[in-house]
Amino acid sequence: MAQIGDKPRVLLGVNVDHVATLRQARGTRYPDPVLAALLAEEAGADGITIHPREDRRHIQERDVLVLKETLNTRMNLEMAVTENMLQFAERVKPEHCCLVPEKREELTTEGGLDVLAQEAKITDACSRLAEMGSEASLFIDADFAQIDAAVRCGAPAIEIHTGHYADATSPESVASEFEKIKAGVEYALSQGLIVNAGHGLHYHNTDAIAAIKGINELNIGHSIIAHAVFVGLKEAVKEMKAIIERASR
Ligand SMILES: CC(=O)[C@@H](O)[C@H](O)COP(=O)(O)O
Ligand SMILES: NCC(=O)COP(=O)(O)O
Repeated sequence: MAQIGDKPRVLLGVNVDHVATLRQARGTRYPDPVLAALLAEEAGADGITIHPREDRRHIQERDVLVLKETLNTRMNLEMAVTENMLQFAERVKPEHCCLVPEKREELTTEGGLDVLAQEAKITDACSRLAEMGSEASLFIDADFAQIDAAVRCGAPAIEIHTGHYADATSPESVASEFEKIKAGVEYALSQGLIVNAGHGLHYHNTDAIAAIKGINELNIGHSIIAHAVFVGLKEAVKEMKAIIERASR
């Protein structure tokens, strides 16, 4: 968390996966997620998130390697907990690695990692990431048992999956998903974790999440890239930053 005077500021990590989605749709060289990342940084992004999925539907290895050489901020590499991805991370040594669940057939990440069900494997992954100097984060639902498991695995950070909150349609379900996230953030902070959040956040639902005390960083991609089609990427990033700054003041 950065400071404004003595106030913590919620950071914005911009996910550029969906610039690559557009490129892969035609197999062209453009639009380049590397250029997107640099423009996002110029507009104030505090970090860049990328998720080289196992099926390589958007981000490619080349994108990660070039970004490692060109980013001015920090790379948050989202990855499945597989031997291949761990070896790739060991080669790249990103500042942050966020372990996420992956299903080939899913349209997008559907929920958090089941840490409880694979503690030994995730503990081993966290210690390999710590050894190479990368901060490990676990992408989990706001569930106390999963948070406890993240602590046992030795993860210094978690990212709370906000997808169910973003998908909720009735005011009651939005409020109930929001309360779960808020309670999860408070509990994880009390357990000494760094707490990030993200997935499905957009220009109309981010302010409430950014206002939760103690959140370190929000990772936001799809909505920013979508808005950039109309207003340009720098403006889209600036508008999202303004929302976060206003809400977390
Ligand atoms: C884990 C996560 O929330 C992001 O990486 C997101 O999944 C990116 O978009 P896709 O799910 O569409 O790949
Ligand atoms: N981890 C969440 C992320 O990086 C961005 O998710 P989205 O905003 O593209 O849904």
